[in-house]
Amino acid sequence: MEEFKIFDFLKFVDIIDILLVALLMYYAYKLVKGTVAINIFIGIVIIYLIWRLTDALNMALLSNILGKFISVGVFALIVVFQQEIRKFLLMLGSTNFAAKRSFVRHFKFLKQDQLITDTDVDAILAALHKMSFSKTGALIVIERTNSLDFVKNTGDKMNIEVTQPILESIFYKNSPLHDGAAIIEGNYVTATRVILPVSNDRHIPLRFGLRHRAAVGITEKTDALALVVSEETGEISYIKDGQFVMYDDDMELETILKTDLA
Ligand SMILES: Nc1ncnc2c1ncn2[C@@H]1O[C@H](COP(=O)(O)OP(=O)(O)OP(=O)(O)O)[C@@H](O)[C@H]1O
Repeated sequence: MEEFKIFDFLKFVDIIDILLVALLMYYAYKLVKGTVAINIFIGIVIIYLIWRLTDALNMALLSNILGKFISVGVFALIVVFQQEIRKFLLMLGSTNFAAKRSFVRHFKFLKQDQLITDTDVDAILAALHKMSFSKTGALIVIERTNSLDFVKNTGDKMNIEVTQPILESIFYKNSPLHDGAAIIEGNYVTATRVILPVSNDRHIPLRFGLRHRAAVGITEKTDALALVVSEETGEISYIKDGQFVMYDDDMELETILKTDLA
């Protein structure tokens, strides 16, 4: 009986172990996705495979050289992926699990059968539509569980409640605050003129410039949501997890946004 319990416990620990490795791999993938790091990783895998092959074919000299290279591989990895490891630790350290997205909220959502968000999504969407109409460029980043403190320092910190006029006046062309991104936490604009990390993803269509690349960049590195109004076309883009989210009409955008923030 006792043995059975220990066995059960081990199985449970194994499941947790696998889940944690999966989570780690997911974060690692998110970090290297679309960057040159993925090519370096492929290069390392190729060298490893050649080493195994030369070893199997008894090519002593080449196998020895590659073997030596692989044996210092861990240190080489730390040097080569220094940037990515830094970002990974930053991402891990800035995850705010106790934030708004608690289980209680999800329970509340199930019970009331409607999407509840702290953020005034309607005000944000109304401002976006106005700015879209007047072709006013805008970049809004909404924080979720990962803290955005590391980018907020690049801009001006503030604490203003989200309203349609406030958002419009921030991005108004002649406003001193219109450059860069505005960060929203809960229902407050907490920073403006923020400089975001720009994505190196080569799959982003060329018609998108730095504003869109910055939106992709921050959503690749954190779980934040980004909304962009193009100054050229007035088009509203919604970006999540480093990807442009497609939607058919304003209603659908509203539903997706509310679901992602609930
Ligand atoms: N790293 C960045 N972080 C935040 N904002 C940025 C960043 N880079 C550029 N921007 C903003 O984007 C504006 C210029 O965007 P650019 O014209 O290159 O982008 P775009 O994606 O083509 O957008 P649009 O369709 O509006 O022209 C800048 O004036 C600045 O406000």
